Amino acid sequence: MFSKDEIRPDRNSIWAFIEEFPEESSDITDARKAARELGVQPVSAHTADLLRVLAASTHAQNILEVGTGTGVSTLALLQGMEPGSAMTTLDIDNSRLQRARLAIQNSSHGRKHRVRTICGDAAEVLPRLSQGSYDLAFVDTSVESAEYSVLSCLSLIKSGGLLIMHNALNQGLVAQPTARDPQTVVHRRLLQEIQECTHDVFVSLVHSNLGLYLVYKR
Ligand SMILES: C[S@@+](CC[C@H](N)C(=O)[O-])C[C@H]1O[C@@H](n2cnc3c(N)ncnc32)[C@H](O)[C@@H]1O
Repeated sequence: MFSKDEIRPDRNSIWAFIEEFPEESSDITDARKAARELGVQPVSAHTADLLRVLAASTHAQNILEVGTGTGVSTLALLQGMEPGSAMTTLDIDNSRLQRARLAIQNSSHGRKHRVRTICGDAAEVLPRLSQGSYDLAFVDTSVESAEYSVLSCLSLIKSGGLLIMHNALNQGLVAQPTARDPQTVVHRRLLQEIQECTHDVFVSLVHSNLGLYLVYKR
């Protein structure tokens, strides 16, 4: 028997257990297959579970997603939302969006909500959306468009809303002090700048998959 002092947590096995724990629905498994075919990196199973819990526990009525891909994260969010609530999701790539549309149509959860899918560049679409009208925004776009999308979504969510940024650590590079490529520098600065607005936000960096940045707008 180990005493408490002798237990050395093995971070790799903890992490593997957490990632293998979720039991995904068949619609999400199908969307993952489509992601593999089209070369998209969807959220991990653990992140999908977390998104569903966050959508449900915040009782989000109006969700915005930037970076639909083939719909893995979209379906997870829809599963957590109350029937009748609304989701707007956008992606610049029409072939991915088409697969996501199919996945949403074929999912029982998709049919319970009002889902608007928009094909376009975040830089062109986000300025057309209503400021302060979303309860939750999920940003999972390219590293190049992440900063713009995160800052725009901060204005698009209501006070009391939640912003979730995926891949907040830019494939882990933000955590490596020697990594100084332009995108990593931008990500590092963005996390810091938002954290410093303490009168406006509460933040938490969550160790999930590629790093999730949770920003609660006060
Ligand atoms: C990591 S994938 C999203 C995966 C998706 N959230 C999921 O879990 O299945 C990122 C997506 O962002 C889209 N994207 C990249 N740049 C964009 C931009 N400027 N505006 C809108 N979408 C963009 C890509 O086409 C890609 O599908």
